[in-house]
Amino acid sequence: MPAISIQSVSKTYATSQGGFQALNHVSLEIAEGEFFGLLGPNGAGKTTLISILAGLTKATSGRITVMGQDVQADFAAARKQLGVVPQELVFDPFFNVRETLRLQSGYFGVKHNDAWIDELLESLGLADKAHANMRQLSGGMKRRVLVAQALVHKPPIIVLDEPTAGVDVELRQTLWHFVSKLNKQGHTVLLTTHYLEEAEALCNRIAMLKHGNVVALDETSNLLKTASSNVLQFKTDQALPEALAPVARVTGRMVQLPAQGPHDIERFLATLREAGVVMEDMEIRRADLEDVFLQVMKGAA
Ligand SMILES: Nc1ncnc2c1ncn2[C@@H]1O[C@H](COP(=O)(O)OP(=O)(O)OP(=O)(O)O)[C@@H](O)[C@H]1O
Repeated sequence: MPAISIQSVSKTYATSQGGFQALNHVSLEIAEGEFFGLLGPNGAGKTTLISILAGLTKATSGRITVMGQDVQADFAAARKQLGVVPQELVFDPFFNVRETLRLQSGYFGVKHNDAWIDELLESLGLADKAHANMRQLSGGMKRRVLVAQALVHKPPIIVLDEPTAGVDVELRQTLWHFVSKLNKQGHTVLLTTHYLEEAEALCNRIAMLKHGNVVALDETSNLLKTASSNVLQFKTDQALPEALAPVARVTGRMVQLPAQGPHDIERFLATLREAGVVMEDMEIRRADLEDVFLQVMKGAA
């Protein structure tokens, strides 16, 4: 039985223009124990899919089950299987950290879990904040509580919706260390993120969404193989020769040219030399997930 089964899910939001289709027949299966990444540009439909999974939004058509439970028909049973860390920081400001976690445990009907709450506080660097009032915490600390809150009932599936957006390096490392440990213990993890190096390092499999469609779905290592093998990267103040402009990715002074092999690199260098382009900090690097992502997004309709 898959941990998460998404079967031809579509979602159309009602709008003043008559409707907007955010998801178009999305199908995915995530096996137990996977660390799965859901990637896509802004507005691709990631949060919509997670909201349907968490039972917060209804699909227009299709079906999602978690550990075999239908997220709509068996809402309470399905919800217990999930620990959802949302993007937004929403809290009751009147409680302290420990009370917040006890309250959340009560919501799931979990009692006598103080040892687990202590472990969560410890693992997320919150031990000395246990008695701090929620409103006294910094944004990063609140985010840690949000993670702890999602995990109070030890759910088999952990869903993280952009958990590292705007958080510092220390919290990222604390979070990834803890989530990786839980994954090794058998918890399934579904992650959405815009940090592609994090997805590359953590996820064994990845789906890419664009305009509500799945445009890539494979093991991370296979996706990396499909990309151009290398990238010629340099800085310049000059305009690129016309022949290279369509394939180049330019960010300020930085130019990146995806290459399929040494012949491409030789051709790029010859063209640049001929045009008299002066290059600084030139390097040839291996293609990474960001290169794959940009390639897939460019190619997909
Ligand atoms: N309640 C709503 N009513 C109408 N349109 C909506 C609603 N919620 C989301 N949308 C639209 O659906 C599309 C998908 O949004 P969604 O938030 O799922 O994208 P996302 O992939 O999570 O984006 P991001 O990376 O910016 O978080 C967007 O075009 C968005 O404007």
